[in-house]
Amino acid sequence: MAIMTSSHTFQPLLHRIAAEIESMPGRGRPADYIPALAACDPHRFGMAVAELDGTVYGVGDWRQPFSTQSISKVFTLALDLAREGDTLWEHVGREPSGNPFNSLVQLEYENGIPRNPFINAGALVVTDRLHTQSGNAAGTLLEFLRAESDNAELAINKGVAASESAHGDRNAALGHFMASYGNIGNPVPVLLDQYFRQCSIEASCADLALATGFLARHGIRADGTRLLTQSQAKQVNAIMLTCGTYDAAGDFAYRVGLPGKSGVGGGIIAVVPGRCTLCVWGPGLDERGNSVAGVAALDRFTTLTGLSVF
Ligand SMILES: NC(=O)CC[C@H](N)C(=O)O
Repeated sequence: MAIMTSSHTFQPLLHRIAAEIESMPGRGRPADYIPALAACDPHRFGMAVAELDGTVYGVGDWRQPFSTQSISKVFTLALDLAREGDTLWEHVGREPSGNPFNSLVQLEYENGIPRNPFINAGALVVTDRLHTQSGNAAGTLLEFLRAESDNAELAINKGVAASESAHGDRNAALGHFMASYGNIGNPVPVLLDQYFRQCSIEASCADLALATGFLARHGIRADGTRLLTQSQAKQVNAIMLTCGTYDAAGDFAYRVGLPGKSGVGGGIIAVVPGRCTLCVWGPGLDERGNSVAGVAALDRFTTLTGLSVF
């Protein structure tokens, strides 16, 4: 039953969800394959809801910056689609992979064309193309996030980027493998540097809920200008729904029922088209790399409000 639908009730709802999360027994474990992320306390929790006009509600650690990681892939996809349009889809697919986010196995069968833009291989292709289009993929992304969140202080955490780079053999393998099929335009080390910097941008739940607003406003940015066509905004939301949480996307759609995108920093963004955007953060991950507390909180949000796309 939908018990809360009008905007002024979001604040008590967030407090209720935070109290429920507080008493949750298992919280998962922080990502440890990137050593700089391993020290995060899995009991941290924050959640923010942003309405279309930029009004933000939050609870817990909602103003605490955290590592955006794969959440960044939504924004690079949007920024590249806005620039090059449908030619992107000659280089990356739009199907769920059913495999872990850093998997190599499908790439050889599918001739170096990754399944979708949200697994690491697909995100590398998008960043490569955005870098070619813009001359600075990570810088373009950072500028966009600062503008949409109205927070000029957003920055790349260079320590996290260095840690990813030092432990980036898997991503390097993906990059070189796709380059061997001619699907990467920039030198692979240049691409990896951009990608690690992109993933290492830190932002809070409030920042990311606001930055995701264009997807709830059918392509319109915070300043009223258009980034994506209505159709492109629909497409990005659809890919988030089907691919945004990797090999758990089916379960996420079942439980939450919203387009969403997770990152191994423990954040998840989600979109209620035409209504609001959300960001949750809890650094403890499940075995598929999604925040345990984050999925649970979004599950409670859509269950209590009835605000889902279904
Ligand atoms: N799922 C993620 O957040 C993965 C992002 C991370 N930077 C990686 O490439 O492994």
